Amino acid sequence: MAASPRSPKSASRSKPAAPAKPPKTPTALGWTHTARFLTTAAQLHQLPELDVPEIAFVGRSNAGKSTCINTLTQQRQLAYASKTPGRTQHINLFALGRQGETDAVLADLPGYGYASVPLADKQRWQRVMANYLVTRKNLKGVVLMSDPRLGLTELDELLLEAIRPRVEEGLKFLVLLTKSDKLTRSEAAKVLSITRLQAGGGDVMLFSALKKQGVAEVAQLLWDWTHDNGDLPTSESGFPDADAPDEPECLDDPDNMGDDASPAP
Ligand SMILES: Nc1nc2c(ncn2[C@@H]2O[C@H](COP(=O)(O)OP(=O)(O)OP(=O)(O)O)[C@@H](O)[C@H]2O)c(=O)[nH]1
Ligand SMILES: [Mg+2]
Repeated sequence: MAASPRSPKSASRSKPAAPAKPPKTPTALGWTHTARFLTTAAQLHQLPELDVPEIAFVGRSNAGKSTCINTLTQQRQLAYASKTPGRTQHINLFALGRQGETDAVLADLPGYGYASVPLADKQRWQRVMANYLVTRKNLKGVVLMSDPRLGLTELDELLLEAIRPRVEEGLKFLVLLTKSDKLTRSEAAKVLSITRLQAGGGDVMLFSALKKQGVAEVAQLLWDWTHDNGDLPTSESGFPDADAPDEPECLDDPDNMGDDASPAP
């Protein structure tokens, strides 16, 4: 007997398939989104010795270090950001890479220069930080966060001075001008060129957690710093797509972006 006309089942099978979603391009953001808390330390000797490259986020209190880490990792509260300067009081480490295969670590450091901290505590912290920057073996790069409305402060300059010998030996550094949403275009262009002169060789970029400016660029730079072959992360790396709606966006509501507009001198 001749084949019967198509059954309803086969008819439904022949419906045109929904157009396949184009594959998403994995980017360095897919990699930064893998971040998870590793450990916290109040003292340098409590930090575990690690053999993966570490990138330290440093800068004065309230510059936006913790917020930057939360933005890069697309997690609301991985690092503790706050309107109150001086909130980060420990060195907090976050691991990057596929679970079980950490390939880099981000370090969120307490800020310096907050006026109401007692002098002895300030000095203690400056010593701890200088020690960290000079002795941490696996330190591969430093992101110095600076509020461009204040410019590089004396303490920022001292920090750059402290790391200079290591920079000559290959330590990477980036001056990240934060809260760029507070600047007009011409102010931004001006502060960028002034800071490039002051930074003497390191990269300088504008960044805004609020406007998501510079986020992908910073993620890419951190990837390049920590991966010698310079390859882009590929889909085989198994990282989540950068634009996948995984965690809620961090601080995308301007009302949440409480900025201490009058930082301590
Ligand atoms: N407008 C604006 N505000 C920001 C931005 N980034 C951070 N802030 C605000 O600046 C304040 C300080 O941010 P934090 O990330 O806690 O700063 P921190 O450098 O970690 O401060 P310490 O831990 O005290 O050293 C918070 O109120 C943030 O919401 C930004 O890109 N734009
Ligand atoms: Mg902080």
